[in-house]
Amino acid sequence: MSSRKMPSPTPLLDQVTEPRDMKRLSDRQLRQLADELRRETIDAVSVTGGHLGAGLGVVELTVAIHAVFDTPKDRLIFDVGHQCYPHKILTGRRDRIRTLRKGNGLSGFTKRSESPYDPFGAAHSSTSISAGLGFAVGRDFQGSDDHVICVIGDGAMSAGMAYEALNNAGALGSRLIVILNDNAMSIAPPVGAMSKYLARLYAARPLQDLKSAARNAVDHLPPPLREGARRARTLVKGLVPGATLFEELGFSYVGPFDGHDLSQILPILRTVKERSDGPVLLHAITRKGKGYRPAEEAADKYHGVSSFDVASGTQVKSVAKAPSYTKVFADALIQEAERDASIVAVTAAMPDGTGLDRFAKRFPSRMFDVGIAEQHAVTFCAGLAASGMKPFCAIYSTFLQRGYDQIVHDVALQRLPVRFAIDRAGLVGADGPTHAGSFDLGYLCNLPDFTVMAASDEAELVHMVATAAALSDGPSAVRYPRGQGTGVEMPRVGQVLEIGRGRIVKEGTQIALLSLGTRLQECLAAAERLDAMGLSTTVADARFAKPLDEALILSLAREHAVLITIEEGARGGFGAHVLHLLAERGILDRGCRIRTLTLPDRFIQQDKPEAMYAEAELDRTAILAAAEAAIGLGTIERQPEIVRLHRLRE
Ligand SMILES: Cc1ncc(C[n+]2csc(CCOP(=O)(O)OP(=O)(O)O)c2C)c(N)n1
Ligand SMILES: CC(=O)[C@@H](O)[C@H](O)COP(=O)(O)O
Ligand SMILES: [Mg+2]
Repeated sequence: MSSRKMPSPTPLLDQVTEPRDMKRLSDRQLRQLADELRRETIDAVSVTGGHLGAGLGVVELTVAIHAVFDTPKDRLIFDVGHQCYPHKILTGRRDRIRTLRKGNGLSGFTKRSESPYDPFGAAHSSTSISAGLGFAVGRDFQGSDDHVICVIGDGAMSAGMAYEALNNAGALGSRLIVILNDNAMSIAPPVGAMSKYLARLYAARPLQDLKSAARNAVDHLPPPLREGARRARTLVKGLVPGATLFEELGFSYVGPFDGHDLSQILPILRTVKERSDGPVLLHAITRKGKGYRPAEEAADKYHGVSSFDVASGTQVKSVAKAPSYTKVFADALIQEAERDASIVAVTAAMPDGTGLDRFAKRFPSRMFDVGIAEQHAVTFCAGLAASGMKPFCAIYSTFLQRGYDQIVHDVALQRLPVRFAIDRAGLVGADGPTHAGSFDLGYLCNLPDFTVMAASDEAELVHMVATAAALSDGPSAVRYPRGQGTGVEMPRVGQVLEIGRGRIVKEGTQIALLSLGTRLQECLAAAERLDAMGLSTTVADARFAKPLDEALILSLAREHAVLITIEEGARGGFGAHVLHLLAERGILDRGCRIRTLTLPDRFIQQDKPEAMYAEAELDRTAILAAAEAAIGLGTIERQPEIVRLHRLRE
C-alpha cells in the first residue's frame, strides 16, 4: 500500500489558471501561492518522474516573474528548461502536468508549440541569453516596450555559448533581464573557475544598487547559505570590491539576493521592470531541491527522478534484467585503463550519466569534468591525443552535436586518435526529440578516416571499447543506447575487433537483414517470422558503420533477393553509405532489391521506447513490412514461390 499522502489543499493555486490571475494577490498571498506551487510540483513529479530539483529551486522566482511581469507579452525564457514545471503549472497547464514526459503529454522542457508562455524551446543548455537577446533586438526593431527575462543556472552559465551571448548583449546594450539562478549545482557539483567566481561574488558583495529594495543579502540568506557565504568570505578576504565580470561585460549587476525570499525578489523585479536602459543581471542564490527534504539531502538534489513516494522520497526503481550500457562502458574503460596508463576520460558536466563517475573513483586524476563545455571537451581531447595520451571523450550523442566543428576541424582533419564514447545513441524515451541521439551516424560517417562502431549488445560494447583503446590510427567512435543491455553473457575481457569487419549472426538464403547497433534483436525476431513463412533469412551485424565491411555487404546483396539495412539513426547514416557502395559497384544496376530502415525524416515525440520504435517504424513489424514491400508482390504468405524466381543470379 503506497504511503502517498493526498496532496495538501491549494486554495490560491486553484484560483490561478493564468499569470494575470496573480496580479490581484498580495505579497503575502504570493508567498502562500509559492508554497502551494511547490507542493503541487512535488506531487506531480512523484507521479510522472522527471526533473524535480531544478524546478523546486525556482518556485519563488517563477511566481515573482509571472506576478511582476506581463507574460506572455513579456517573454520569459528558461535555460535548459528542465526547471519549467512550476512555470507550466502557473501558465494554464496544471490540468496536464501529470502527463509530463508521457506519450502525447506535456514536454519535460519548454516548447514553443505547447504554449505562448514558452516563447523559446530549450533542453540543451546555455541558449537562453542568445535567444533572449534575439527577442530583445526584435522588440527594439518593432518599437515595443516589452521585457525579455532569461533564467539561467550557474551550470548553464559555464558554457561558452553563454559568454558569447553576454558579450554581444553587453555590446548591443539592449534592454534584457538575465536572472542567474545560482544554486551551486549542475547535475553534479559545478566545476570550473566560474563556479568559484560566483561563490566569491555572493560572499563578498552585499547587495548593490537596490539596497532600498532589498536588505543586505548575505546577512539574510537562510542559515545554510549564510554559513556558506561566511565561509567563502574568509577564503577570499581582500577581494577587490570592483566591478563583477558581468559589469565588465556591460551588464548592470544586482545581487546577490536570496532567490527564495519574495520580500527581496519582488521589489528587485518591480524596480528592474521600471528601468528602461540596457542589460541587467540579477544574481539569485537558491537551493536545488528547495523545500523537499529528500531532494535537499540527496547528493544530486533529485536532479532527475523516477516516480516516488512523497512521504519518504523513495523512488520506484525498475528491475534491471541486465547491466546498463553506461555501466558496461565504464567498467570496460576501467579494465582498459588498468593496463594502459595513457588512457584518460573527459565528460562535459555529466559524470554520472556517462558512467565516468565510476572511472573517476578508480582513477581520480585521469577523469576530467570540464563543465557544460562540449566544444572545449572535444578540442581538449584533441590536444590530449596530440600529446600522446589516449583520451575517451564521453558525451551523449545529442550533446556531442554542440562540438561538431571541433570534431571536424580539430580531430578528424588532424587524424587525432580521440575516442568518442557516444551514449544515448538513438531514441531516449521521456526526454523526447531534444535528447534523441539521432544524428551521430550522419555527422560522423561522412568524415574521412573516422572509425565508427555501433554495439549490438553489451558484450559487443566491451569489445568495441577495447578496439577503440587499441586504435591509434585516427579518431574513433563507439555508439550505444540509453538503458539496459540484453542480458547476453559478458566476456571476461574485451577482444580487439578486426576494423571494418561485420559478422553473420544467422544464416539464410533469400532475405538479408543487415543491422547496425541494438536493433539486431528486432531483426532476429523478424527473421524468425520470415523463416516461418518459408523465406530463409540471413541476419548480419555490421558492427562498423565506417569503414564498411564491403565484402560482407556485396555478398549479401548478390546472394539474396532482398537486402534491408536497419539502423537507429536518421537518414544519411549507415544505410546511405551502403547505398553509395552498391551504386559505385554497379549492384543497383541489376535491380537489387534494397531497403534502408532509418529513423524517419521527422522528430519523434517523447513516449515509452516501444511506442517510439513503432512510430519510427524500426521494430520487427516494420522490418517484416519492409521485406514484404521489397518483394513487392502482395503479402509474403501468398507469394513465396515468386520470391524464389526473384533470387538474384550473377
Ligand atoms: C549542451 C548541454 N549539455 C549537457 C546538458 C545536460 N544537463 C542538463 S541540466 C544540466 C545542469 C544544469 O545546471 P544549471 O544550469 O546550474 O541548472 P540547475 O539544474 O542547477 O537548476 C546539464 C549538464 C544539457 N542539457 N545541454
Ligand atoms: C536535463 C538534461 O539534459 C539531463 O538531465 C538529461 O535529461 C539526462 O538524460 P538521462 O536521463 O538519459 O541521463
Ligand atoms: Mg545550478
